[in-house]
Amino acid sequence: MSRIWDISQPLHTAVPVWPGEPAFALHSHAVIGDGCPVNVGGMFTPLHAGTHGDAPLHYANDGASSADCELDAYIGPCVLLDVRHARGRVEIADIDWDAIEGSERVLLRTYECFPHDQWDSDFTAIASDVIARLGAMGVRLIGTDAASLDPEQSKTLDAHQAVKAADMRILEGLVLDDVPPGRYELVALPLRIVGADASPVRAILREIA
Ligand SMILES: N[C@@H](CC(=O)c1ccccc1NC=O)C(=O)O
Ligand SMILES: [Zn+2]
Ligand SMILES: [Zn+2]
Repeated sequence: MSRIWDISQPLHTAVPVWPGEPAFALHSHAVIGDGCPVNVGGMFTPLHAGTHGDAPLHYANDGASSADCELDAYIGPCVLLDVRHARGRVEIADIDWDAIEGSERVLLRTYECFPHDQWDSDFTAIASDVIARLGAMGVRLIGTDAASLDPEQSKTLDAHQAVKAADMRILEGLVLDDVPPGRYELVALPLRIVGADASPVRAILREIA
């Protein structure tokens, strides 16, 4: 059996969310007992909480929602690169471009240790020319352990706009601490949420035999 790495954040009431977003919440609608045979819950989650995929609708009013995204970008061979040496923003010079050759999905590890317990406003963004070069190489999906491709305070969202121009897909909030750089099979399917600009995903990497 080939090894599986779960690269998803646990979702719970204290999961760090984008400043101003409401917290994740889990509700109990029924509990076993007094003639009730089941426990039944419900949840509220910001669509960008935890490990998630942005839909094109997030950065373009005419973009596809999570329910309408083609799924093939989110499942298939990928390459994981360690770019912890990047400072502030992943630049062209920070990437081993030869290691990407031929891969349609690229995941970048920017954290030494993923910040599970507190929001990190200073996460490492990705320069838009890096996205543009990836798109020109045929990369269809960019994933990062950071909360966003662009800096928290960005109003122009240059990296997201470069993703739009290349019709790429995005995964954010991946947890990559335990995974060695290399090539894997990625599975990280967005939920079929009609009208959603993002969706939680259960992201995994599987060793390629
Ligand atoms: N993960 C999201 C973060 C994001 O853009 C965001 C999420 C909630 C509220 C505001 C956001 N962006 C800018 O104001 C993203 O980068 O796509
Ligand atoms: Zn997002
Ligand atoms: Zn994003």
